[in-house]
Amino acid sequence: MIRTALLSVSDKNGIVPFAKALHEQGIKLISTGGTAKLLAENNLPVVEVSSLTKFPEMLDGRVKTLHPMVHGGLLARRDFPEHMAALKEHGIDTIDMLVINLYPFNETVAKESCSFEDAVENIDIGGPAMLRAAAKNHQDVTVLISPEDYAPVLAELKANQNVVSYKTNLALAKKVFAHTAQYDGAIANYLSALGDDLDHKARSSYPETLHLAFEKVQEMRYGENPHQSAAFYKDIYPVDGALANYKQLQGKELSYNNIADADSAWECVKSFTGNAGGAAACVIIKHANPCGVAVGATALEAYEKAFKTDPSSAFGGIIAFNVPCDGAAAQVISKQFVEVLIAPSFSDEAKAIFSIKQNVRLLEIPLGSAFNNFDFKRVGGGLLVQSPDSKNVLQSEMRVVSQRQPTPSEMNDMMFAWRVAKFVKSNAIVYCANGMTLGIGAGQMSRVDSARMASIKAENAGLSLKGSAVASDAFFPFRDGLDVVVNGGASCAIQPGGSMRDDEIIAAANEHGIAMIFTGTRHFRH
Ligand SMILES: NC(=O)c1ncn([C@@H]2O[C@H](COP(=O)(O)O)[C@@H](O)[C@H]2O)c1NC=O
Repeated sequence: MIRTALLSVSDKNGIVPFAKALHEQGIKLISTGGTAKLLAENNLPVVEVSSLTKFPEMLDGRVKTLHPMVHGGLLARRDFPEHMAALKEHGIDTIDMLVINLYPFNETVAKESCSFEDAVENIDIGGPAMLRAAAKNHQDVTVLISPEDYAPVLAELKANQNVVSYKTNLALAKKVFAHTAQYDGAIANYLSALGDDLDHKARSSYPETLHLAFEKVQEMRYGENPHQSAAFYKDIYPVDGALANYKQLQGKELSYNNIADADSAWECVKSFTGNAGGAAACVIIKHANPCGVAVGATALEAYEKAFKTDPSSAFGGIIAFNVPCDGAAAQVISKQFVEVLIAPSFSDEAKAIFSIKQNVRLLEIPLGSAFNNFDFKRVGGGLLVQSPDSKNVLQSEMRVVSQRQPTPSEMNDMMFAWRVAKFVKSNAIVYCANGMTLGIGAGQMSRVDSARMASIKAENAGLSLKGSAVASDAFFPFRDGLDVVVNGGASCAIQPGGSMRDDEIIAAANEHGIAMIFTGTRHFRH
């Protein structure tokens, strides 16, 4: 039964109404300096921790609650007579509830202006100590670190004469240990990223020890293959506009491959938002590669163009829009076998159309432009960490290297092709025209083979490559790749440049009379 609660919060949002409700339940309130002051100002009777410990809060708040009067009250087992006798002997009262949020270490070090001293002062000591004590003794103590738990715990108190169930206490304790682990992980990451000069701004992006914190969204029936187990975890701090913010409106549970492909589709389609050649963009993904990408005046037009690139591969694909999916698009897509359909929103008409196709997984994701801090790739016994490929080369950064200048429409097609190539597994060759992909060659070990594959795909789909633009995710090492794409029908090519044989490749472009652009940026994708 909760008789006494200790409240000590750095972020004081919502604490007054919660403390008031506890008081109305007849629960005695104990609190640290700043929190106690706020509660007293709001006419709540509150006992200051300093009057409990008979010690002033000292050393600029470094020592407030680190005292047996507090930790004895939190840690004593109520069902151990020796523990209760020890409390009695030393005049210690039990503390049955702890409400805490810690000094904002993460928020502090995220600031550009943070000094080493600021960071160190924001390492909470007393808070985690109390949290760990209360969580360890969860059978007798209720511990809250998150305002979202205030209302349900209050409801339980009211319904059960101030008793909180063991189930709730255990769930709250698990949250605490995850939180303190993450808090300490962030401190370790920060300190081990600093150099000897302790310069906040010059710290490495890669700490000596890397502590990651993710929370589980779901376990899946299986992983990439049925004999593998799998789960999906999301960042503790949401990434604006990222896949993990999805809301599933209908359909079966997402599988491991669904989520991986949905991420490729969403990241690719998002890259066409803004000034990227059309009001709407549509991406169709199959096995992590785009099998159709297009822009159009409407979602339907973009979809129909994207679908034309490779209708047979689009079967059972993952489709993403960067605009709301309306009834017109939904009507046509519903005739195709689609695993997952993603859009920033779905109109009521679109939802109604898919309601009779419950197998289709509909994901709503708010658009946003943030990138993950890091990309990770697990290798045997280790982890590769890199910054994400968030670069979009501007037209002004590109260089025409051929004698012939591209026409404005060739320029548009090349910009479009370049955006798509970034999302195609290497070696990537992408033919495009008029805001749609015509042939995509992906994942071949030889660039020439990718070029051949792209032509074959276009031919299979009945699409002409004559006068098309072609993008290559990395430079052509020899002229043979360029010869293949020009013979395939391309009238212009966009590629990073940077080969030791660039002169030879430029001469080949001039010989063919095509326009060629160097971006100076490579987009390998493995
Ligand atoms: N030193 C201590 O004994 C101590 N005990 C609690 N705190 C923290 O002090 C903060 C609340 O302080 P105040 O109520 O004075 O505003 C909380 O974030 C709490 O986690 C402490 N501060 C830092 O370690």
